Amino acid sequence: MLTGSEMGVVDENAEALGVPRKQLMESSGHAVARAVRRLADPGDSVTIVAGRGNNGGDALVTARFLDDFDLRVLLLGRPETITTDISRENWDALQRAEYPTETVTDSAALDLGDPALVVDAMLGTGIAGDLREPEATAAAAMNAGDATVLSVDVPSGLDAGTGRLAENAVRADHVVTFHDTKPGLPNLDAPVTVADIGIPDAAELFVERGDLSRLDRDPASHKGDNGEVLVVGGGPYTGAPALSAQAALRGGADLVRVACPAAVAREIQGYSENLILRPYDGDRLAPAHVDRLADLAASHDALVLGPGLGDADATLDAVADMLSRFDGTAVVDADALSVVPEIETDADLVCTPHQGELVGMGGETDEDWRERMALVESFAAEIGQTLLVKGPYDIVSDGEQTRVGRTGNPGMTVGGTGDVLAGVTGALACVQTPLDAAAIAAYAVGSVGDRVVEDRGYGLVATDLLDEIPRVLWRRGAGE
Ligand SMILES: NC(=O)C1=CN([C@@H]2O[C@H](COP(=O)(O)OP(=O)(O)OC[C@H]3O[C@@H](n4cnc5c(N)ncnc54)[C@H](O)[C@@H]3O)[C@@H](O)[C@H]2O)[C@H](O)CC1
Ligand SMILES: [K+]
Repeated sequence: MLTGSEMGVVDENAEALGVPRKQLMESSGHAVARAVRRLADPGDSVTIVAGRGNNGGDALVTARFLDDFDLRVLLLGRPETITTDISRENWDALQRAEYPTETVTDSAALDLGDPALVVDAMLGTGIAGDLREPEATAAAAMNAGDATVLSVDVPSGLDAGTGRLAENAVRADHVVTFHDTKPGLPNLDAPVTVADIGIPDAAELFVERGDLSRLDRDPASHKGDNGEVLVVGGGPYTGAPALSAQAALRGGADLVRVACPAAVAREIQGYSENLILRPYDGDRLAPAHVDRLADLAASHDALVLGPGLGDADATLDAVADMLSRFDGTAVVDADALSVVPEIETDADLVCTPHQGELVGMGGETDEDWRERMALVESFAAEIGQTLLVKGPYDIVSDGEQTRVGRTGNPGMTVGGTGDVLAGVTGALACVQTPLDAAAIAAYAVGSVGDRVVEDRGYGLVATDLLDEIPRVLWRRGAGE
């Protein structure tokens, strides 16, 4: 089952893989024509009612496969108002080939006639709310008439995000939906055919730029709405927590606090005035600090635990205690990873090991990425947490769903890139599922590394990545 917006992700990923939407539209239109042939006979009267979006575009393709039917094609609205290029191209093709097209600009003038079959291609996954005019009148005419109603993708009026069927929606007799079923379709009193439109499985497996469309930033949001991240790190090292925290800010979090030993707080603050420091006594994390840190963590949307903590026994005891008490979302990196298999926790963890650390946790790896994928998936299921296993192919799995990020390059084997990844994952985990957060972060940080290396060559350092993160992650959100 895919919602309309998840379908949008898959669709854009397919495009990134070289299968553009216009090709998918051709497959969709053809699939609808095949359904028409099952429900009606050559020579029968068929009326296509097309909306101005891509749902309508699908049915404009269908027309070209129905030359042996008695065909009418109605466009609801003026051709100039068709919303997408690919739909307009299909409309123009019907004009040049002199298909019997009509435009309906006034719903009062709509005359559906008495065809054997009506193709409802008014609205698909782009709808919001009850049907407006002229779609509402057209739906009422379809519902009142005797014609068999074949809906394209969803009955017009079904919200493919929520599954809600509008009061004035089309009552479909049959539905041809694309690639996968959609919310609400199983509740309809009509048979639903799922048509394969040639989207490769890779569009759902590989993380591609379509996944970035999962990100949005509410224009009405206030400080804090986009996430508050607590980084617990530092002690033996100071650069790692500073990198994670700065990366969390670049990843879109509103507020990032760093809890670290007082002995290194000034040093960490010195790296960036954007960070808020929450020092605790001493020079490394120890069990005595956990009470305070657990309270602090509970008031954040995500915790990043591990960067620069070191592996002193007392520190790892504190990490274990901290994770056992925590019930929010935590990104666990570096030395803290070794503790995860030993603890019980209600928290949702995103563990970010490289392959060596994975083995240290008790997982297995393999040279072949497909084998590795299977191993990571089963280990994630075993520990009941999300894993992001770093490598030339980043494997992300929550034990049920698995994604693969293919961005990144050998320049990124340098120290500190993992801290950046943990920080971005923490920021995204405030507003996304753990799996999506990890997948998008892996893809984005790898892409950032690719941009830097393309620009300047190898020899990148982790701080090079920070400034470039927004360009990959957030450009679209800023309207570009
Ligand atoms: N892989 C895919 O997902 C593919 C999907 N295809 C088809 O494309 C549609 C979705 O197309 P889209 O252009 O995004 O949206 P719609 O055609 O559904 O509608 C947009 C159109 O509707 C107007 N609108 C919104 N709400 C209402 C309302 N309540 N009343 C009236 N009008 C409304 C809005 O303003 C827009 O103008 C998908 O369903 C598939 O059929 C591709 O063809 C192939 C790949
Ligand atoms: K429809």
